Amino acid sequence: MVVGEVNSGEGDAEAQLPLVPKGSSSISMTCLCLTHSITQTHNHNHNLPHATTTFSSSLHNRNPLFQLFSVSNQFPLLSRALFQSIILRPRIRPFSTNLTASYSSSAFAQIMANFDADSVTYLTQRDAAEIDETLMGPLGFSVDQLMELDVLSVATSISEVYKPCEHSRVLTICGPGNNGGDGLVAARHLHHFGYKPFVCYPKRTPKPLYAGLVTQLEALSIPFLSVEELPSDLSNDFDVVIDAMFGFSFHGSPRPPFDDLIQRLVSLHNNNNQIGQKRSVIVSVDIPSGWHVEEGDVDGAKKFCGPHHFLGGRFVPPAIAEKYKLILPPYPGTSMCVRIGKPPQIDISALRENYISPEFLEEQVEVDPINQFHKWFDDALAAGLKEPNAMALSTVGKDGKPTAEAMLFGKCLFVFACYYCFALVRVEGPVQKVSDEESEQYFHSRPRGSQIGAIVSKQVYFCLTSNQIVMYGNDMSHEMVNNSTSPLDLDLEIWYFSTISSIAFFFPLFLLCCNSGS
Ligand SMILES: NC(=O)C1=CN([C@@H]2O[C@H](COP(=O)(O)OP(=O)(O)OC[C@H]3O[C@@H](n4cnc5c(N)ncnc54)[C@H](O)[C@@H]3O)[C@@H](O)[C@H]2O)[C@@H](O)CC1
Repeated sequence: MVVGEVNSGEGDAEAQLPLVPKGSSSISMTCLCLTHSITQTHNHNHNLPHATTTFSSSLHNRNPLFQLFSVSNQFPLLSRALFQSIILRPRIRPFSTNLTASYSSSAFAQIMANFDADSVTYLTQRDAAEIDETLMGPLGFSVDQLMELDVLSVATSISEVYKPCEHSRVLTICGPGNNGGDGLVAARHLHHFGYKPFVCYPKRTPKPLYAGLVTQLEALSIPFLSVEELPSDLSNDFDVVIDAMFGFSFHGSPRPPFDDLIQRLVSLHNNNNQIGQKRSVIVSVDIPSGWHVEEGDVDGAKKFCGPHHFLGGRFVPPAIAEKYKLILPPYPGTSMCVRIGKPPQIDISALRENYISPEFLEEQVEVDPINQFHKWFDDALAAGLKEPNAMALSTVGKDGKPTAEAMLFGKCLFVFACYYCFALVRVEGPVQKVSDEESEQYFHSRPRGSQIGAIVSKQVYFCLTSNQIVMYGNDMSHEMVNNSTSPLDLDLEIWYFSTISSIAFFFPLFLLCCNSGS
């Protein structure tokens, strides 16, 4: 975020800026680059014996709502199990027409707001199995294809909620069936996403599909651990435990060794609750293992109420949707999955990030701070952070009054903003205007909406004399309404750091300051 008030240094405007030397057009400003990293809180205050996070479906027929939330990642996870949870029957009005439509974010938000949670119903265990047979029979899908689709959703959802920089150690516990196969595929994807997976696969299935999945993991040197090798308290060694033991074919009571493994997950969940803070999280694929497929946790808890619940299934053919009266939610953008259920309630007063981050040693620091900045900025770009060039620009007027504004910095300015997890860069120094030609070029390179925004925004106020504001404001309103193709114009001013007097890099537990000349 950039905050700032940039002044022209001329006429009336100059009078507001005491830091501008007489006759000069430079002022001083500070830019703060703030991270966009998504902070998730983990509410363990739910009744279930385990399952902090569930992907795809909770089969419980009382699970209250399928509030949709956009998940930016693809979500292949939609196994049939998905259907189970998604088993939305007809009355969910907003979703009753176009199953595959894309929505703008505001339209999507509106749909979510209209979502009628009480109308949600669910597939039965039998329906789920039948859908499976149909998919892999007349509809021509193969099990490994569905598995890959489903589990890419699992992996992308995990990476959405539990970032590898905080939750790198992932234990996947795999059962003997397809749900276990899901776990093997998840481990592979997560390895490629930067996690450090471990796999516990005590009852291996001697089928080529599973043998191939195991070979793929071995080729990646992903460790396989026996049940005996697992620590009794999983939370010490693993940040995430993926429960891929059983899906919709589970019945009866769990037999060894899964009875013991499920018990460890229950203990993990209970420990999390007792301590009252996040330790390691449990992610269940389809349903928490041990649950009755339709009745949920028969030992007490009656519905899944973990903080994160995702649903895949964007590949569902219309024939299936029609036959089972599935009303699939709108998937945002190109996502293969959606968040369902209420997003976690956030206690604002408890919003504190745990600044644990990758190792960052003195010898890794670039000698030239600008190079260090570019390195972090490149990392931020590579990590896919949204608008890493968003910054806070602060300035001080002649009256000594500081102001700050959010801005995006472009290439004609000194480009900063970089976060690698929690990294932050602060730059201080006098600024100068770039040439009119460059300013104009930059202005016309922006999308029309941004141009209009620049024209009518407060930020422009400081770039123009009051006469100009009125003139542009009136003209632009007319233009916007009557001619969306005519070129816009603005006497835009762009500033850059003529000298960097100070640049500071903030990293967890670490502060690097470089002052000019030192
Ligand atoms: N076929 C598909 O379309 C796909 C299914 N997927 C996943 O596969 C799951 C269903 O797969 P499966 O039908 O293989 O079933 P599961 O993976 O749910 O489990 C079946 C296996 O568990 C064993 N089992 C059942 N009850 C047990 C108990 N009480 N104690 C110990 N072992 C028990 C069975 O003997 C069998 O080996 C879904 O829930 C989903 O997660 C995904 O792989 C995507 C593709």
